[in-house]
This record gives sequence, C-alpha cells and structure tokens, in this order.
Amino acid sequence: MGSQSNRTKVVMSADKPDDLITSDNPDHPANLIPSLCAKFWTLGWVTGTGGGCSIREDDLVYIAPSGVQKELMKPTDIYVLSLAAQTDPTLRQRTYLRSPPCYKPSQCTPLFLAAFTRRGAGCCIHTHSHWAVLVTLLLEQQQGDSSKVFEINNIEQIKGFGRGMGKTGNLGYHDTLRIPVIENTPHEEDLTEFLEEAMEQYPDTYAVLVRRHGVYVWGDNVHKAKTQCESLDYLFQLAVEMKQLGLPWISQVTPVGPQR
Ligand SMILES: CSC[C@@H](O)[C@@H](O)C(=O)COP(=O)(O)O
Ligand SMILES: [Zn+2]
Repeated sequence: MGSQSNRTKVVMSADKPDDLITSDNPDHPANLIPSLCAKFWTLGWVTGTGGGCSIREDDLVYIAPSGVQKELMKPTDIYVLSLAAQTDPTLRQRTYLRSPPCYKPSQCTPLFLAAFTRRGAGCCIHTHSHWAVLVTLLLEQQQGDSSKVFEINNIEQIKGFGRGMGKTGNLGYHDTLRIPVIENTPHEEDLTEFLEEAMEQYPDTYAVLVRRHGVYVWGDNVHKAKTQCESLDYLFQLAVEMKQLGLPWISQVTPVGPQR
C-alpha cells in the first residue's frame, strides 16, 4: 500500500500501550486530535481523508492513522511514538509505543515530526483548504521566485502570528507575513526534505504551503497552532478575493499613531 509501507519500517513496543491513549480529559492529545479533526472537517480542511493533525507532549507524539475519515476518528485509533526512542535520525524508520491494530500511521508523520524536532512545535496541522490551494495556484501564475512565497501586509489578522519560534510577541499590522511554497510530490513523505529546506530558508515561519495540495501550520502548543491555522486560512481566503477584485496583497499604507 503506497510508498510508505515499502520505505518505512514500523516497529511496535510498550507494556500497556492503551494507557497512552486512555483519559477522561478532553485535552488529552488522544481525545483532542479526533475532536479537532471533527471541527476542521466542518471547515473543509480535512475532507475525504486528506489533511490531519498531530500533537507532541514533551517526548510523546500522537498521530492519526492514514486514509481514514479524519472527522470520525476515535482515541483508540491514535498512534503514539517517543521522539527519544527513535534510533533513525532521519525518522524514516519509526518505532511506535502504541499502534491501533488495523491501520498504518499518517503519511504526514515525517512532516509533523519535522515541525516537532526542528521547531520544537507542540502541534502541527495539515489542511487541504481550498483557499490554501487557490493561493498556490495564483502564485503559480507569477514568474521566478515570487511564485515561491506568499506575502501579505497591512491586514489586521497578520497580528495572529508569532514573530518566530523562540521570539517573543506577534507580528504587527504593518509587518509582512511570508509563507514559503514548496512543490507537491507524488508521495507525501517525499515532501519532507523540501519542507525542511523551506524551514531553514524561512527560520521564522510557522507554515509552509504545498502547491496544489494544502498547507502545514505549527505552533508552540495546540492553541497557537490552531489560531495560526485559522488566521492563515482567513488571510488565504481574503487574498483570493482581493485578487478577484484586482487588489494587491502588498500595499503601502502610511502608519498612523505611535509605532510599537
Ligand atoms: C486524499 S489523500 C491525501 C493524502 O495523500 C495526504 O495528502 C494527506 O493529507 C493525508 O494523509 P493520511 O496518510 O491519510 O494522513
Ligand atoms: Zn495532504
């Protein structure tokens, strides 16, 4: 089944694996991933099994299965792995502490792990939002390097983004938000090296667009990943509508009032 089964060896271990996904707390990652995905489905972010979400709590990473209806997942469907227990530094060969019996882990796993290991993120969301895809299609019409980054400024919702991992505060209204775009690949896991390259090239970015596919968005924790993903989707929709009206995404607006 697909490239992942051929190229990624999955090893299972743990004494009482189901303890890792059993909790009455709605904020436990094994409960939160299904409830978040159910919400994301209503937004068109994870329909038709596409898209998903992963959460890291300290060393433990919680991952959805592949190819399932993401809005119908249950806590018992969730995989758990320990980052420290991974012996393969490229994370291609993964060891799971807990695996549901009938599935394979999400093909997005290496991309989620890139956000956790390279950015210290606590949550990463992948959407197939129409707005994200449309923005990449509009950028595709442009020549050269301008097709490889989405840029927008002077829109209030930009303030919904942090300045970068390890930096304090959020972007300001007059700041330019830049989201790199990578090209899609036939197999999801093959996006990983390009996502990592984009992370290096844009050290402050919290998101990477994938042309004709969607977007990966992360944050320090679930709250930040979710609100940044919502802010971005808002901006992508606005950008598409601005383009339809012939309005530019970058504008020169004279600052009014004290600049902080
Ligand atoms: C509609 S198939 C989409 C997949 O190929 C992939 O892009 C995706 O986002 C979800 O992968 P999955 O392995 O089901 O978690
Ligand atoms: Zn996808």
